[in-house]
Amino acid sequence: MGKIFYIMGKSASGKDHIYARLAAHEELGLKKLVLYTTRPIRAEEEDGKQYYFVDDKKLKEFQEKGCVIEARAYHTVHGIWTYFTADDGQVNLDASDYLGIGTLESYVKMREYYGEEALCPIYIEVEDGERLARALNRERSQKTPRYEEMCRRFLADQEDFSEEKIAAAGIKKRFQNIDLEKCVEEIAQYIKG
Ligand SMILES: Nc1ncnc2c1ncn2[C@@H]1O[C@H](COP(=O)(O)OP(=O)(O)OP(=O)(O)O)[C@@H](O)[C@H]1O
Repeated sequence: MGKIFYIMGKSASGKDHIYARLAAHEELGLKKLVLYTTRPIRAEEEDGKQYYFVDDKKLKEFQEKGCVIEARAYHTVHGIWTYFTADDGQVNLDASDYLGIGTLESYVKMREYYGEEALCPIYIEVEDGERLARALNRERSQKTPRYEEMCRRFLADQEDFSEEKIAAAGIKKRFQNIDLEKCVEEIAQYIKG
């Protein structure tokens, strides 16, 4: 039976970068589990890579078909952005292992949907000051920096990833993203083990 390795962590902890490297790791042979979002695509992003970028109409279609596993709506300064996981036929645990990214909340819903034995959490951590500096650098490089949204997410993360919630989700192991390559290698060894 295959597993879904599920990457989580606060904003700018490096999830996207770690995801990309693990997905490209041929030895691990992980298939990408791509989530959906209604937020606008960022300059460096590609549809179907980090997310499927869809509109509210498409989200409604999925909801009406009953195939939304979990959905999170964020009231951002730019309107409501929804991130969701859809059972759109991507996952066949008899055939493959998968790699996904999400929040603690979505991890818990995925675990309920696919079963505890199918989910393996990969929790990424970066010291808050360093993480904020990385978030600011990333935002500065955007054509239209969204500093207000960056601050909102930083504050919201403190609540969404509280120690109580991390413990309640059953997450025990944490990977420190100080050096990206070392962090990826440590996770790859963990997945192989
Ligand atoms: N080990 C590292 N050292 C220095 N910079 C890093 C490291 N890992 C990632 N970064 C940088 O930190 C920023 C955030 O990384 P990334 O976008 O992968 O985070 P994320 O967790 O996916 O963020 P979000 O959830 O906000 O989309 C990027 O600009 C990336 O280049």
